[in-house]
Amino acid sequence: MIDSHYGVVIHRNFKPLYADDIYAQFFGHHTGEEMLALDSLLHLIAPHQRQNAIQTYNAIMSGEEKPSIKTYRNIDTEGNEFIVLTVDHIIDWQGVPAIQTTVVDLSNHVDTLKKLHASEKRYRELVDGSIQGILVHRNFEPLFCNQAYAQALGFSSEEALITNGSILPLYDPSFHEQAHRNNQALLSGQKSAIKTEAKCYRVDGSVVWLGLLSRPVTWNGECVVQVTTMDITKQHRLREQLEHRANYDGLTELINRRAMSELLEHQLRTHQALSLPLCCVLIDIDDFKSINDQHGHHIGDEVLKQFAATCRNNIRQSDHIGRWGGEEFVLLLPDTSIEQAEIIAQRLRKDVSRQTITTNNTQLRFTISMGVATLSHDDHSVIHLLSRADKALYQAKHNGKNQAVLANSTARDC
Ligand SMILES: Nc1nc2c(ncn2[C@@H]2O[C@H](COP(=O)(O)OP(=O)(O)OP(=O)(O)O)[C@@H](O)[C@H]2O)c(=O)[nH]1
Repeated sequence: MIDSHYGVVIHRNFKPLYADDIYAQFFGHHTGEEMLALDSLLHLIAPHQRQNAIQTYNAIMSGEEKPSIKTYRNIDTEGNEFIVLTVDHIIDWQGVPAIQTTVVDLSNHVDTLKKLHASEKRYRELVDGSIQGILVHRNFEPLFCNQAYAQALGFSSEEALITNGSILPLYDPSFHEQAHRNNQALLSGQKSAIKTEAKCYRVDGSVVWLGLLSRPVTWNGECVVQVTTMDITKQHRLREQLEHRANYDGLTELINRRAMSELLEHQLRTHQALSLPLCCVLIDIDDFKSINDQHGHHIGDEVLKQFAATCRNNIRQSDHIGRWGGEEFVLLLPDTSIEQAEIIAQRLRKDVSRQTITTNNTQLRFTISMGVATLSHDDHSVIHLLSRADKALYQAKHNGKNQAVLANSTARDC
């Protein structure tokens, strides 16, 4: 709808016969009466359109042309130009034909359109120049994207991406369910914005991590979703590295004491709640100091790495091995009875004792001692479980090393 007033004027050969006040006010006059003093309405029309106005008048009066809608540039009393829309009708005025013109002031409308175009242009420039990717989609069917979004996913142009029926195949399948849920929440008005991160694949198959901010927007009168994206691949890798460093031992690549402590606490709670057996094996490499002293620290490191690899090969997927510190390790065996734990410990002990590590001049062998403890209902903390395993390990060392001792039991050597 055009938000404008309309005025009415009746004229014959542009000599005004009647004008209402609204028409008069378009031109800076106060009343229609004042307009009647004008010789010709033609002076109100921009000079380059006057000829056209005369031709139209003659054609309508002679019946050659049917009255139709025209736009004119008019001039007010102060010389300001403004745009009007006119509709002419032939009427009978005091027995003689005359033209009745209804005039609508379009200035506001044209101004609004101009401002809209200017703001659309500015928006387009902002979107094109944005380093953030912008995508508009209808249930994942791309409707619009900017260059930054297309480039982040390895497309040569925005058009190349838009022609895809769905953007979902560009996102890792693990994200799809969440994407559908978020889309629904935004379109239903349940949420006004959703921030998330997603693993995506570029056209060449390489991985890119995107930070996404999704909002519902109106697009050609329809409610759709606009996503603003930022390439966070570097930050994501850094975070993964930091998380890895915080939880893993750099030398052996086994989980570290911090991560193992958390795991122990968690496993203790779940196994006690479900009355399931849980065993903990504390392992110490025998005479490690003399390995270092005789062969050098780097060979000592090699022994630690090889031991870690042997452990990984010996345990089930559900078991956990971690470096507790120095040459001490914790093996955590969920859902395992003490009898089964002893079998596993002895198997590992034998495997280790059979291995050789080749140094520059000689072949090196090493052994391990172990303390095996099982979770009791009275264990309120892992400290109790670990302390029993530690006592058993001490016993194993005391009894001559290269053996596994069950907590509160006698040493058993194979
Ligand atoms: N190469 C190397 N040595 C380490 C590392 N961490 C701790 N050690 C050394 O491991 C040795 C442990 O020695 P001790 O605690 O005396 O134990 P041990 O010689 O194994 O004697 P037992 O436990 O009685 O068999 C120390 O000399 C530590 O410096 C490491 O990451 N790399």
